Amino acid sequence: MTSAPSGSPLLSQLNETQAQAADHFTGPALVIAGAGSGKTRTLIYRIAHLTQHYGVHPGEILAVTFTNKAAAEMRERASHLVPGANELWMSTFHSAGVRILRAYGEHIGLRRGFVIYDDDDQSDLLKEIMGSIPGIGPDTTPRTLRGILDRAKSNLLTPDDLARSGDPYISGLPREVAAEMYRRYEARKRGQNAIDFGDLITETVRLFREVPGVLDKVQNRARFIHVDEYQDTNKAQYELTRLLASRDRNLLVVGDPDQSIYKFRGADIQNILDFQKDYPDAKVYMLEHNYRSSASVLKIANKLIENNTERLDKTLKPVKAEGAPVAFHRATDHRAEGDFVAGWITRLHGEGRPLTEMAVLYRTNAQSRVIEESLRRGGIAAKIVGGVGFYDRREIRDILAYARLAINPADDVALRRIIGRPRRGIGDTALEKLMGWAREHRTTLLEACARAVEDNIIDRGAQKPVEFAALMGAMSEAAENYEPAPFFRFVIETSGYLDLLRQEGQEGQVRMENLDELVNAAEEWSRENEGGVHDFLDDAALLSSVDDMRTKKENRDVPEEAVTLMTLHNAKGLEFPVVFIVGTEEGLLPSRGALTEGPGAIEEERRLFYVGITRAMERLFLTAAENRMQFGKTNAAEDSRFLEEIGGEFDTIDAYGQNVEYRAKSWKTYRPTVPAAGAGYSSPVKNTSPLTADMAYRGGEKVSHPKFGEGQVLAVSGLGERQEVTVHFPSAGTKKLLVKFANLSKA
Ligand SMILES: Nc1ncnc2c1ncn2[C@@H]1O[C@H](COP(=O)(O)OP(=O)(O)OP(=O)(O)O)[C@@H](O)[C@H]1O
Ligand SMILES: [Mg+2]
Repeated sequence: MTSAPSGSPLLSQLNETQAQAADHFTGPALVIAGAGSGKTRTLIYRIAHLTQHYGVHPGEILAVTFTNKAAAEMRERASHLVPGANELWMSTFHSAGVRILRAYGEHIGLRRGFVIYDDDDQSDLLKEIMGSIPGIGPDTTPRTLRGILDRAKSNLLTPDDLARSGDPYISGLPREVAAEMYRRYEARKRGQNAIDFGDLITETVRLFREVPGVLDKVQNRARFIHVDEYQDTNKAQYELTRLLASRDRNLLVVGDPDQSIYKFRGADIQNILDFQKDYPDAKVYMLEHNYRSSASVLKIANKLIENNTERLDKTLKPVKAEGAPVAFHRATDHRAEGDFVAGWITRLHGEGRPLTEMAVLYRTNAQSRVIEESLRRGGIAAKIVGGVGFYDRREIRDILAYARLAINPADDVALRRIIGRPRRGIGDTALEKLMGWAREHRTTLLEACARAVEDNIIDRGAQKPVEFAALMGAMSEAAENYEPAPFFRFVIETSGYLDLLRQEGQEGQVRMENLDELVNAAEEWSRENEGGVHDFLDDAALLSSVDDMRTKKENRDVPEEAVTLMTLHNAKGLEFPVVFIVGTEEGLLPSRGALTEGPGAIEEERRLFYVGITRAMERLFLTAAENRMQFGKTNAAEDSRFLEEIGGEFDTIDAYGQNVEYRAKSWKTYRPTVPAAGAGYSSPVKNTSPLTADMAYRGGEKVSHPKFGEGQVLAVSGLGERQEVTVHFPSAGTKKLLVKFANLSKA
């Protein structure tokens, strides 16, 4: 490795390996390292260094991150380091997809004005079609079907691929039925000139594959590509990245396999482990120092993650001193747990700790309510990231549906949502007739409304749909000519929605205020962005997804000075001086679902806990409840097995903050039904569980192979006869070998 250019003021703010990675100029590179080791920092400095030292134009640089929040943060940090930073392309995979499809989607048959369907729109559409698909019974939910679609798209599978897939059943449906559902869903969606979230990636991939000229153009805008959190990419995102990087090959990815937490959404940890296979000339940089957390926090993190069997062993040494010990508290119930957290926040705040420096993390959104209540009682402001967001509220969704239909007259889903809000005297029978006519004449529902009188589509009250169509015509015109904020004002008034809310009393009042907020949000948006109603809708659709940026709109009443509440998933990549992780119990962390799924799922939960722990910079509190209300019933809870794994490394404190002795509440009594043969639960007691006893090799171990020589085990998978190891041999590269035949020996 070359050493970093000395004297660079930028690189002097990095350690030696970080500086080498930041100085990486052309070709592929991988930064693989543990939490808080400065991966994101290195990525940003690399971008700055590219522009300042190597003269790369900011307009040729792309950086992809996982959430809008991370992208915004990156943009903010880059703005201080890179002249011309506003020309950098920094976005999530999804918003990159929107941008590319808006510009070039016509090449693959997307008509101008296409809209983006979110989860709820998807469900609406599925509800419409599922009744008519043979093989789908009444107990199948749209949610299940969405899951099937989501996974298929994450894996770049078409309906035909699904029909041919290896499993006879997909989420309980015969694969032919699942494939047929997928096929019909796609056809209907296309007919309505809409795309869904998965399409933002898969359609972009298709565009790049089918129209090389477009790929080439986009590549000019992305000569240097960066991906943060690469361990959580799925197949579709992987392929998108691969295609983008295929010409110039300037691809730098950073990630940490121990923080892969989106397997349930199709993320494939193999993408990062195989990077060197895909790019044999890749430079690899390993960072070994954690700059974020106190030594006592880091110790717990390291100790916990060592319990995962399928992992690449990495070193992570603290830079910071020991600091305050990590504290654990077991409360009598979930309310007492909330009060404990509120009590500590009050105390720390009283000692001068700003509320913005504290975060409460939980496994499921449902846990937030009790915590919120405790904080409210304690007079502590809190902002919640995620949960039921602003853009998920009924009245907001209604008005956005008007806007969508105004822009895209083919959006039947939007039309059906709003035609009865407010009531316009168009009943179900009339609607059925209109739909039938539209289907027959292969046109849109809105067209059917417009022709209701002329073509005698319904018997009585045919004037009503015609009026509705005229109203939508006026809105379409407004959408063309108005800025988003005045447009929404126009829609809210002319639609009759305001009158509807006036009749709803107190609740209507709250909803009206929310609509006010929508107008404010649109105004704010226009101050920060260029574009019209359409662009605003794109952004709103992206915000209401997986993401967390909606926080800002959702917490308008919350003062800036507030504690952050969010799920462990949403906390990825962030850091806070003080962190509380609540609900460290069996059935929550690890989750109930993971308990029945087996060892792979438990390992993912362990990684999630690892992510949570490593957010803490100075102080970490872990809490559990002895009794917890879930699904309306209060049950005795057991401590998380993960607590036993890190046992002895934390102080147990009582409600008054006094040290007490930790007495483990054994989780062993809580074991669910035994999973299928071959699987087992990793146990806190080393080498007694079927899994660990069975493992011939562990990540990080040195081995030797008769042909390839000495190497290091990167990952181990499978059990017994089918156990495979991924080994990196300095002389032969990375190989995946079946242990049974590999003739490996321990070096
Ligand atoms: N060389 C350094 N000198 C000073 N501070 C550093 C250095 N490297 C990293 N840091 C700080 O350590 C913290 C963690 O860095 P960063 O967020 O980049 O880590 P990361 O590896 O991306 O973490 P994660 O895996 O959680 O995403 C940040 O506050 C960062 O500014
Ligand atoms: Mg990071």
